[in-house]
Order: sequence, then C-alpha cells, then structure tokens
Amino acid sequence: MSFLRIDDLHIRLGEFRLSGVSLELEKGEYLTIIGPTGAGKTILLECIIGFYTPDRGRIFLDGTDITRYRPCQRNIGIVYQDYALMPHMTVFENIAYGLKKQVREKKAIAAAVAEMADALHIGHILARHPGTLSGGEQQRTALARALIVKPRLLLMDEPLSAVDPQTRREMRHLLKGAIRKWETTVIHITHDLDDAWSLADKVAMFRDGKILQSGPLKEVFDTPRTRFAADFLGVRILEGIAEGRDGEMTRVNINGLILKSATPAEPGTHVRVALRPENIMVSKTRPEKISAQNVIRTTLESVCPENNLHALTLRANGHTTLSILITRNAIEQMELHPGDTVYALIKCTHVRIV
Ligand SMILES: Nc1ncnc2c1ncn2[C@@H]1O[C@H](COP(=O)(O)OP(=O)(O)OP(=O)(O)O)[C@@H](O)[C@H]1O
Repeated sequence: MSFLRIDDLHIRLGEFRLSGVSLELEKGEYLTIIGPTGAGKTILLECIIGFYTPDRGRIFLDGTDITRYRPCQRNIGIVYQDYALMPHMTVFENIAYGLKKQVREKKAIAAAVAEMADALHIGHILARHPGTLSGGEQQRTALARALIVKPRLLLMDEPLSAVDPQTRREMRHLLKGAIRKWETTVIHITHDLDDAWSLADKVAMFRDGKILQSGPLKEVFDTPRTRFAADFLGVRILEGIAEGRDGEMTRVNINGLILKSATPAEPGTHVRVALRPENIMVSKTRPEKISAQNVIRTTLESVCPENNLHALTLRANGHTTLSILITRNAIEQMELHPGDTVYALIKCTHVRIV
C-alpha cells in the first residue's frame, strides 16, 4: 500500500462539493496540487489534516486509516500562506515550540533548532521576533517550525506566494534541500507552475472539486488530457491527421503544416499534438545540419511580455500559429520584429501526440 492513500473522498461544505478524490503518494514523494481558484484544493488539505471529516471515503497514512483521527493524532505538519507564526515568541521559540512536546532536554532542543536554522539559513535571526522579519525570513521560520517535528506528512498551502520572484527561487532551492535532508513527504498547493516544475514528483490538477488529471510531473505537463488542462498548463494543442511514417517518426498534417513526431500513431487517424511553448526554438536564418527534425518557416506575428519572458506568435501557414516563450535578451540579440521571417525548430520528441 502507498504511504498516503486517499480513497474516493467526498465532502459537502455549503454549496461546495469535493467529490471522488483519490490520490496515492509514496514515502518521500512531493506532490503539487494545481488548479483554478475555488477548485477545492485547500479543502482537501484540511480533510487530510483533520479539520473536516469527509462524508464518504477514507484516508490512509502509513497503512493506518486516519479518516476519523483528531488533527493532533495524525502527526501531519502544515505551512500556510500567512505563516501563522506566534508574534510574542522569538524565531527560536517558534521553531522549538512543537519540538518541546517530543524532546525534554534543553540542549537537544537547542541543537535541533540550530541544525534546522542552519539548513534554512536563518541561524542569524533566532533571537528576533516575527514582526521584525522579512517575508522570506518568516517563510523560512514557518518551514523550520513545521519540519523540526519530523511530520509524517507536510502540507503546504501556497507557502511561497508572498515573496518576490528572486526570494521565491532561493526558497525553492532551500525547500528542496530541506525536504530531501529530512525525507519528508509533501503535498504543496501552488498557483505558480514553476513551483511544480522545480519541486514536484507528481502533480494533481483540480477543477470544480474533482481531480481532472494526476500523475508524474512530466506526464501531466506533456500530455494534458483535456483542453482545459492544456490551457491551464500553457500547452498548445493542434489537431491534425497522422499521414504516415517517416522512419521512426510519425508525419502529422496540421492544416498543411507537416510536423514530425516521435510518438507512434496509426496512419490516417485524427490526432492531437501537444506543443510546449518553451520547447520551440527560433532562428532568423534557416539552420542547416541540426538535430531538430522540424524546421518551419514562419512569420513573426506578435511579441507579448509574459512574466519574465516574452510570448511570440508565429504564423506557420495560412491557418496555423505557434506560440513560443523566449527571454527579452534573446529578442534583442536576434533583433526580432513583427513581420520578420523566423524559423521555428522543434525536436520530434517535443511533438507529442496525445
Ligand atoms: N467551510 C466552508 N463552508 C462552505 N464553503 C466553503 C468552506 N470552505 C471553503 N468553501 C468554498 O469551497 C470552495 C473551494 O474552496 P477552497 O479554499 O478549497 O479553494 P481553493 O482551490 O483552495 O482556492 P484558492 O486557489 O483560491 O485558494 C470555495 O468556493 C469556497 O468558498
């Protein structure tokens, strides 16, 4: 049996229903939960920690049915978006708080806090109070407090959302290191797909109180099963016909645009092709002797800023456009302007038939 098994969970809260939620997680695995606002992600975490008792379904942790256990019996840690630190206690006291129930000896507590603070780079602020800390420091304190009691499972509800992008990147790095060191099993709700990319082994996508798709990170991102999932994940789905084989590759005709894919498909069948914008490269001249099997002549239609990157829309032929993401530096170096002829380069392994 998996370390965490959630079996057909149902709960009704007011007008909202969480229905038929099933998930499995092995010890030490990291699951991110993604999905639009109001999908029921937080309610699931609150069922797992024991704030709500489901109407139907069961939750097993390490082989034990904990569905009706009180929260304090579960040994599950939680980190919230607002950190919920105790303002009258120092950072040291906040971190040591839960540990005092497990360890009596002061020296052992001090050593454990020092080790954890060291791992999360907060050793220098142990004497300070939360009100004097930056967002990133509060976040690391909250994480240290949750990890130090060695929870069997750590739940995190958007723990990285309140800090700037640079701190967020550093925090992911620290978080990854700490999770590995303490071999913690994690469920992490996030709205930032980069969190999932950097941290997760598995992903579950929620919508309207149900799991729309779940599985290993790459599988979910590369092969979204519905149009909604594809849009949510920023994957472009194109419809076409598998025309035939070209050696080991499948030739797909998308309104006259031919793409070669490494995924096998029955010739003559209607297929959908998934393309991730970051898997398409561009060149202003037609490249020669390159490994990418797809070199497509396009016209650059538009350039739009999107987070730290820029989204380019390339018109491949009369009907089909391709979306790609590149840095502003790359745009400047290549001197790209709308109307330019641009070659899109795509490896056949990045043209996935779904
Ligand atoms: N105790 C409650 N009683 C009634 N409705 C609730 C309760 N708690 C949450 N809800 C509703 O259930 C829905 C799902 O809430 P939830 O907080 O789980 O969403 P979420 O996916 O975590 O959203 P977000 O990404 O915005 O945090 C929302 O419409 C919310 O208003």
